[in-house]
Amino acid sequence: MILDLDIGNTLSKWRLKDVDTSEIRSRGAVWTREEWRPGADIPNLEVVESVRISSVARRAVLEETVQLLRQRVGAVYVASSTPEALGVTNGYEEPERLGVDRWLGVLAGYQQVGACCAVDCGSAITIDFVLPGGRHLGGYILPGLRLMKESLKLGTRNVAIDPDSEPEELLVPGRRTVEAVNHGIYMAAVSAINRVYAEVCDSEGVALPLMLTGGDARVVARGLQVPHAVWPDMVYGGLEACFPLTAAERAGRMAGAPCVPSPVALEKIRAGLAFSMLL
Ligand SMILES: Nc1ncnc2c1ncn2[C@@H]1O[C@H](COP(=O)(O)OP(=O)(O)O)[C@@H](O)[C@H]1O
Ligand SMILES: CC(C)(COP(=O)(O)O)[C@@H](O)C(=O)NCCC(=O)O
Ligand SMILES: [K+]
Repeated sequence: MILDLDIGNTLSKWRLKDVDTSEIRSRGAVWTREEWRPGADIPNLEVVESVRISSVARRAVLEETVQLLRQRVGAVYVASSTPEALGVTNGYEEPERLGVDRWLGVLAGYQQVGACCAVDCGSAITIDFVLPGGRHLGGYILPGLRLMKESLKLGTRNVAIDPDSEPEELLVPGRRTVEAVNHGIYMAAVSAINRVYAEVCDSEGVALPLMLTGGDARVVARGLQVPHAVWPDMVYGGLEACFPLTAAERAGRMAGAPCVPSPVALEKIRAGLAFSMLL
């Protein structure tokens, strides 16, 4: 089995992938601040031959995790942001400073559809762009839904935005505090993504496919007007592309990669942008 680990600022996600069949056998998540100990929701390491890791947590968390795994598992691969990989050039002035989850998302997106916009709705919401030819432009970072709520001191899981609420409901004025906050931050996230997407497509002169990942991807995606795909395993896809271990991965196939709808024509994106500026 391959153990894939995606250590984010909020949750450490894992999945077990069968080396022979490329199937995902199990998955789970633990809070990033909690230690990995027997009994927690962690995979059985006895069956693991290799581990691939993406981590944006504190250095100490990664070091402890790697140390623990190296004692038990044959091969441990740790992803890092590099100036160039898989046909993509990193747009950061200091490429190693780009969050590795963003880098892996961009690499997975580029491998799946070529030029694209990759959005990761986790603790933070990140919006990254890669152009035809593989030039990553850099991107945008804003607080995620939960962080925005916490900054208003209403950050409990119990007032989370209902993933089944219709987007229209979320966009109307709230009539109770919790509702006003939920609708406000939802509006902030969705309108930022819509605007940034249109601005960059306009200025670069290209309509880009849009992909979303992260814990809040599904709920945020419901408010977006432009065609898009949700790809929960996008960061894992980057790990598969960087460290291919199965036959399918060596052939360039990433587990759970979605069919990404074609973007609308650039003229339509530009018209929408011009219209929103007029209002
Ligand atoms: N059951 C849940 N537990 C924690 N966060 C959740 C849950 N369901 C959705 N979320 C949302 O998902 C976000 C975490 O998403 P994730 O992509 O795992 O973040 P990160 O990679 O930063 O750890 C939280 O900030 C929260 O808004
Ligand atoms: C921006 C992030 C905090 C997002 O992390 P996440 O929400 O996935 O936990 C992470 O990608 C990170 O620590 N990046 C380093 C700074 C940068 O990308 O510029
Ligand atoms: K993120």
